Amino acid sequence: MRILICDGLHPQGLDILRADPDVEVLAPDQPSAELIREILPECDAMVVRSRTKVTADLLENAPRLKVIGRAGTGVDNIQVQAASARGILVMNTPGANAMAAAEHTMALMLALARHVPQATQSMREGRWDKKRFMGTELYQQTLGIVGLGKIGTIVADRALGFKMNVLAHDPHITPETAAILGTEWVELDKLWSRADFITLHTPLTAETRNLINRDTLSKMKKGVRIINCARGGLIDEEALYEAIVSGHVAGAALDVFAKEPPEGSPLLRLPNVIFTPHLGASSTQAQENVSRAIAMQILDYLKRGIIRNAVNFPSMSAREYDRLRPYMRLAEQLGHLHGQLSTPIERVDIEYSGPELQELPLDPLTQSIAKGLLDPILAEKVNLVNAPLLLQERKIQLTATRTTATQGYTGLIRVTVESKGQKKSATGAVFPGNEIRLIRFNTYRLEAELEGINLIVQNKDTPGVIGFIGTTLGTFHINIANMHLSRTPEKDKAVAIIRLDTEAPEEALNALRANPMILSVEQVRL
Ligand SMILES: NC(=O)C1=CN([C@@H]2O[C@H](COP(=O)(O)OP(=O)(O)OC[C@H]3O[C@@H](n4cnc5c(N)ncnc54)[C@H](O)[C@@H]3O)[C@@H](O)[C@H]2O)C=CC1
Ligand SMILES: O=C(O)C(=O)COP(=O)(O)O
Repeated sequence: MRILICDGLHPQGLDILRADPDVEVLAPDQPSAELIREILPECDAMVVRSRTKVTADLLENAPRLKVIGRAGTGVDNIQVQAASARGILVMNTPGANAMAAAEHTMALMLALARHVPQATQSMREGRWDKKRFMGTELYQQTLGIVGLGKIGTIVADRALGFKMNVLAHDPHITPETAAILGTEWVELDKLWSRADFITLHTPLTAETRNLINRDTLSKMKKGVRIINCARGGLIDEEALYEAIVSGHVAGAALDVFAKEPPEGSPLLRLPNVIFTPHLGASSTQAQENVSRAIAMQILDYLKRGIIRNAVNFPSMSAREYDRLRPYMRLAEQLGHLHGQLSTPIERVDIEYSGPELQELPLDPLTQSIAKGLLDPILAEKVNLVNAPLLLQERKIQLTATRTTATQGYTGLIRVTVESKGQKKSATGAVFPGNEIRLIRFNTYRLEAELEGINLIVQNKDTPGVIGFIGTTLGTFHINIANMHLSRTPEKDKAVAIIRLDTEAPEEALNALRANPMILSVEQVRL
């Protein structure tokens, strides 16, 4: 496995990757976009920070790429949807650099309040300018935090330590939770109008882009100070420039910029704006944390299939993964069975039941079913990441529900597929020893293994049919490995699921179909 390290990764993470005998690490120093484009087609994984832009165009020529690891938090430099469409997992390391970013925010807030960088510069120039650098205290000032996630929460705690009044706005956090953290949850307009300092801690999304703009700036208090340690795109930089020049905003501290580096930005000329070059995560501890975390996550995924901190797939712990694994195999095989029995698929209804499936996350199972369904149909690479998108593209409706019914099993998955107005259903269970079995096919009860080459033969329940099947297959030199029989409660129809040692040719299937007692013959490869 070849892993390309695009942006600087701390040696601790590199050592973890290099210690693995199955891994070759390519770590060119600050590789250009051209070099990345050249090497990527041969790589199974890539690791980035904020410098490298992972575009749809770049991913087009990355046939081996399975995972993009972001050694950090923000994934706005990665076109996640394009990665998902190609079945590439995108993972980050949430929280691993939150302390660094929060402390940097506090450093910038204090430096901004007391003009530390400007005073340093003036002393370097030989001056002793006490009057010019009169500052403001944080004590009893009001701080408005936009985004009360991992970083926002630490900033709130530190600001409370400075005895600031802390307002917070985060649509995904309740006022009660905000209050537990010692903050007052307010609507954005209130935050703009009441805060003396404003700090941003949201991801950059379509919703948060240009959160601070001419309109919102006009709602802020005169003399407000703004800190941005999240993403440059959260602020309309031109509007901020104007608001600072007009004196409405007293100052700003910026770690991040719409374009990095912000060459030619007029903000760089303003004396009351202070800067750092995207240093929020640049502490030794944070870089150790993110590099170790991403190295281990990538190895876990490439070597063991364990998915953690993926932004385009539900995450699961190693323990959950162990428990889910047989159900994921069962789910995929049920999908695989249906994918070969019904075409075109219009609708898929999934029912999860049994005590074990009450506790485990179900999305990985639903995604496994989707993968199983599409694998036999599509030429392109289908995996757990892109299967749901491919289902959507093909306009296949899917529902998944959880019920408490058990029918004596610890976990059951029932998949019903509708095609051309006809419904087929298959129910599977995990048996002790993690054996997976098909226990119900339409109305037939059975206990068939879900693997290998199988014939599914439906017939009228009359004597001699099974003998005929055996003899016919014998004439084609096809050996039967095992057979599961069942019939309807009315005893008029029966099904045989016959595991074969070798695939039956079309002539053999037609020879079986020629018998009027045989209603249908289908061959599936599981
Ligand atoms: N300057 C730097 O070096 C660093 C910058 N960052 C940036 O900081 C951001 C936040 O990081 P974390 O706190 O670790 O992430 P997080 O995911 O824990 O927190 C983000 C919070 O923003 C909230 N949010 C989302 N949309 C919102 C909206 N429209 N209005 C208000 N709140 C909204 C979410 O509910 C969540 O609570 C990252 O997305 C990244 O862009 C992160 C680390 C270092
Ligand atoms: O983790 C994040 O979101 C960051 O912005 C850190 O960026 P960096 O890895 O230092 O380029």
